[in-house]
Amino acid sequence: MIIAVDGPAASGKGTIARALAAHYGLPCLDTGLLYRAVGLQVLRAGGDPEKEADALAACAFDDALLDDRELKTEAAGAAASKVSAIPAVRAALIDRQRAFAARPGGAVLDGRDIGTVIAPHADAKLYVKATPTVRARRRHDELVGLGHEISFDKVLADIRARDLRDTTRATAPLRPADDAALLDTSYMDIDAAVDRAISLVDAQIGNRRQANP
Ligand SMILES: Nc1ncnc2c1ncn2[C@@H]1O[C@H](COP(=O)(O)OP(=O)(O)OP(=O)(O)O)[C@@H](O)[C@H]1O
Ligand SMILES: Nc1ccn([C@@H]2O[C@H](COP(=O)(O)O)[C@@H](O)[C@H]2O)c(=O)n1
Repeated sequence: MIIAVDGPAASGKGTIARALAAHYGLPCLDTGLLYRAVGLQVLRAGGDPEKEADALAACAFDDALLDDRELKTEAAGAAASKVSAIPAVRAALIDRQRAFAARPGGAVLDGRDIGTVIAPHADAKLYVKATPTVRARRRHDELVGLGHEISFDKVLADIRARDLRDTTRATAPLRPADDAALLDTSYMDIDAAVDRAISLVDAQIGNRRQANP
């Protein structure tokens, strides 16, 4: 079973994807980490995340980078959003994501284009959203908890800038797949959001089984 979870920054899709993976006993891939790794590597090399040559040079990275704490910073997120708008970067990362989705037994993947590009054949698709203010509050709390010094206004501005870039880029823009179930977590705590996500996935799988007995 393949479960695709998409949505904008800090909507809670990663939290939901991990909970779904635990519930259904599946491996989970946070695809945003791959773009963050490329973005962070460009920054560390002193490059420009909007320059194709700099971004492409950073696409081959050591997997140890995926555990780097700096990946969680807003700077890495903003750089990820810039490199991810470059079609050649997306192409360089696609095989790894599709191979993960094709694991025997299935997988859960979260990102921006899982239901539309990486696994359009997924058995269940969720599009997780929340208002920009709610998302900025969650991300700000998270960053402060990790010891980062950053204002709420800066986090909100970064989220709005990232939303604009991610939804308007020409290649694989962020949007719900036509057959995705929408889950607005703005007024849900984590437990309520996870319960709702499991119900939505169960319903999609049930519908599929009825259609293809
Ligand atoms: N429903 C919720 N209520 C309150 N806090 C939440 C909720 N869902 C997630 N969070 C918290 O919000 C923060 C962002 O959540 P999460 O990392 O799951 O979002 P994301 O969409 O995967 O973000 P990213 O864009 O970085 O991939 C985390 O600190 C998480 O614990
Ligand atoms: N499938 C994906 C996943 C991520 N991106 C881009 O990476 C940025 C960081 O992702 P997070 O999920 O960690 O916030 C994000 O803003 C996207 O620009 C992507 O394009 N496709």
